[in-house]
Amino acid sequence: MITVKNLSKTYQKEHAVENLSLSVKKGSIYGLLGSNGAGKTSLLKMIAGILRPNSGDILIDSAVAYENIEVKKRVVFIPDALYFYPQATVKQMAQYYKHFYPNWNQARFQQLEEVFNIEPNRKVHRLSKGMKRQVAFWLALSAMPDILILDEPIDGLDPVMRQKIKNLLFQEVAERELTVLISSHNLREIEDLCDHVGIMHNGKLLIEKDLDDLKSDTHKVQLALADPTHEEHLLNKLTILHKEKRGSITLLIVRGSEGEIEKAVATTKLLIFDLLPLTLEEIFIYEMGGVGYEIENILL
Ligand SMILES: Nc1ncnc2c1ncn2[C@@H]1O[C@H](COP(=O)(O)OP(=O)(O)OP(=O)(O)O)[C@@H](O)[C@H]1O
Repeated sequence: MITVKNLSKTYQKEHAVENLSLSVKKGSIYGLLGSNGAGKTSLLKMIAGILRPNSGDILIDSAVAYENIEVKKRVVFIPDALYFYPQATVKQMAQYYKHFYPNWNQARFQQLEEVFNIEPNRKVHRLSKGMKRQVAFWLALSAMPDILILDEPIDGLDPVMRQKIKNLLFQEVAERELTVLISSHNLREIEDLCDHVGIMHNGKLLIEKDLDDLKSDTHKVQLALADPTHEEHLLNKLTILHKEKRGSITLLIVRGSEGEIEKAVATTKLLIFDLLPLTLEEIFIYEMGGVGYEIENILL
């Protein structure tokens, strides 16, 4: 479990992270979204224990993260700019990992060679960008961490490899309750991977949601009333995030379960009534629109 409380980080005078709190439950996959410069990397580096916060607390289970070697042995961080020892082969990198991570699983490393299909005697610096990222995952998964922190993990991976890595992550989460924290500026990229999503903007966490709750709690409604003078009365019974008029049809984005919405409209005579599914992207646009933020940059 990762617990972040009132965390702040300032570089010179710039607030990269400001009074941010969040928690990631054991065995869950948390997607941290945000536009460029939102503060994601700073937050991940602090959680990984390699960047010192100005104030606030980060606990991995109940241990403080910063420069705590016992915590670092259980946490693997794959940064956006990967680092490997100069001239090291994949096999040599595996040796370094084996010495540092007590749960290193050599059989797993050998088994994953089939998935990544990279010759272990190759020097890492001679591999392509995407292959280097594959090596980073190969090493990370063989280290058997309790917590995996991924900064823009999918960059440079082809679609087949993305799917393979997603499947490996799902498997680790299901089989041994691996906890995963992923940053991205692209909602679609992580939509099918995460069970929780938080959106950062200007160093703050604007919104944090359980994806299943989110999908069952926001709906698109199209309706036309037999008597339009009753519309205002009807709309007052709903929690409306967005409203549009298309001729005689009113299009609404409404918060509430299907049952709650159907109950609210049941006593009004309607000529048209449709409850339509909403994509996650639409949900965020309407939710964030409600608090006045532009989030196009993270919905690429
Ligand atoms: N080493 C540093 N020195 C000074 N300012 C920094 C440093 N690292 C980050 N910042 C600033 O902190 C803010 C947050 O940066 P950060 O890298 O955490 O954002 P991000 O959400 O990861 O962005 P991106 O999606 O572009 O990678 C930015 O305004 C950035 O300019």
